[in-house]
Amino acid sequence: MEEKRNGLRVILFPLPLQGCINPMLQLANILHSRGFSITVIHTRFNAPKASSHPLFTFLQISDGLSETQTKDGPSPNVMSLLAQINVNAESPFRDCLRELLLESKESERVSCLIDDCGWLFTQTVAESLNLPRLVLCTFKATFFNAYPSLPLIRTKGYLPVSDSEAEDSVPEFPPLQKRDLSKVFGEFGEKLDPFLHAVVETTMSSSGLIFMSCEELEKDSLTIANEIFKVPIFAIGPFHSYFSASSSSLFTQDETCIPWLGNQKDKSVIYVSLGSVVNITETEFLEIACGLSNSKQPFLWVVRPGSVLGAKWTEPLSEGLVRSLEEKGKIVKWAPQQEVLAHRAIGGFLTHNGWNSTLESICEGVPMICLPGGWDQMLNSRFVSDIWKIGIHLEGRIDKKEIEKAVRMLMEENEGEKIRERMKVLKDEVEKSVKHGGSSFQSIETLANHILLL
Ligand SMILES: Cc1cn([C@H]2C[C@H](O)[C@@H](COP(=O)(O)OP(=O)(O)O[C@H]3O[C@H](CO)[C@@H](O)[C@H](O)[C@H]3O)O2)c(=O)[nH]c1=O
Ligand SMILES: C[C@@H](CO)CCNc1ncnc2nc[nH]c12
Repeated sequence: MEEKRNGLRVILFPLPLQGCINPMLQLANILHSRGFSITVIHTRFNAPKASSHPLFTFLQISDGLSETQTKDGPSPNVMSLLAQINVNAESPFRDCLRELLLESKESERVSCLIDDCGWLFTQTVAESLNLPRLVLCTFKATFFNAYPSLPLIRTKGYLPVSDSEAEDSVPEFPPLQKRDLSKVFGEFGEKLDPFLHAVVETTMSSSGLIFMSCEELEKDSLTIANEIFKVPIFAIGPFHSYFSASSSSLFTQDETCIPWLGNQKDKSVIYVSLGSVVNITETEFLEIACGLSNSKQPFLWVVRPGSVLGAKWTEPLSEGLVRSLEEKGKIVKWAPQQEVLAHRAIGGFLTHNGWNSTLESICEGVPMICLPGGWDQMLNSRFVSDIWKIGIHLEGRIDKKEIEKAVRMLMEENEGEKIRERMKVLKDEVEKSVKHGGSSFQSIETLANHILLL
């Protein structure tokens, strides 16, 4: 059934990463169901599949990246990719948006632009065309709130961290620990500062900030976000509770996962995935393989082609190891993650704690083993292990013994039972938030009204 249209069109512009495309297209669905028409502007790189979203209009712009930069090989380094694309896409984006506004009809006014907080030029472009802009942040609000102070934290002299201080919490940024800091900043150091500064400035000039989060997860951080950025905040909940992310998948999902899970016992399988950008070394890959194999627990493991440095896919595994892995587990290139996490056979998630994966796990009540790769993942994993206590942190030890121990502890032992109980409580709270009358559900209403009045 076609919902009632409200005569307004919203223009969306996702950052071309799987972890950002999914939320933006889910937001498109949410707004469409509230009567808004949707146009999605996107780069050629990581272009979403228009055919999976027949209700929306898609417009591709050039991003200046060459085929060789974006095809095959290891996934490009996210930070440098974002820096480059932020330069290359500006003028094609401006032309595209100007054209759209010229063409727009009286009967369907363009009401606003909503784009990712990671775009640096969109606020200026929107302002020059007199179009209000809203920002979508796909990080936990606690992490985004730290943007203004990250440069300061970097120069505080916490790095390098001595063993005795490793577990101290960072006073300016709890519950982050000092040992997390080097991986938050990666190799970029001060080169990040202008980027962070621009994101903060452009967000403060925007007409509002949308979080995929909710009061049940971070009420205080949402209040603080409002104080820092001084714009209206809309925490509309984990987006996938309203619309599945699977239609915006850039890769083909291996559907054999589901019948395979069907043959496994309830809560017996550990799902292993490090998301769409984290890469690991061959040594780390083999340690994970042996750890899983030695745990004797069934597992479903996503090994994204190109994610093991120096390898095309799983060829570093010896024949013997492949045979022992196949006894208990299944390796795929890309999984229907939301469906997998919702399956009765899944009992745990070994994750890099990207914000999407973390939320999807919470919503399905699946306890986690945390193996963050960097950036916001360092913070998300601290919340999972230290604050919500719904997971076990590997503390970066990609070691077969540690992995085997963590899997056993989570899936079998007493400690795991307590974690599962807390997970269930949090799941129920978040579930209430997205239902009729819940705080997230109400925020969608407020957001829709806000856009109507822009
Ligand atoms: C590997 C794999 C992933 N997925 C889906 C699940 C998630 O919705 C999405 C991945 O998003 P995330 O879990 O946030 O992870 P990732 O791709 O690393 O996301 C980036 O963007 C996130 C949001 O900004 C950040 O929190 C991460 O740190 C950043 O690296 O892709 C699948 O559906 N199937 C898969 O096999
Ligand atoms: C440091 C790496 C670790 O694998 C993640 C960086 N990820 C990201 N970095 C910057 N902006 C982003 N927007 C979404 N994800 C983002």
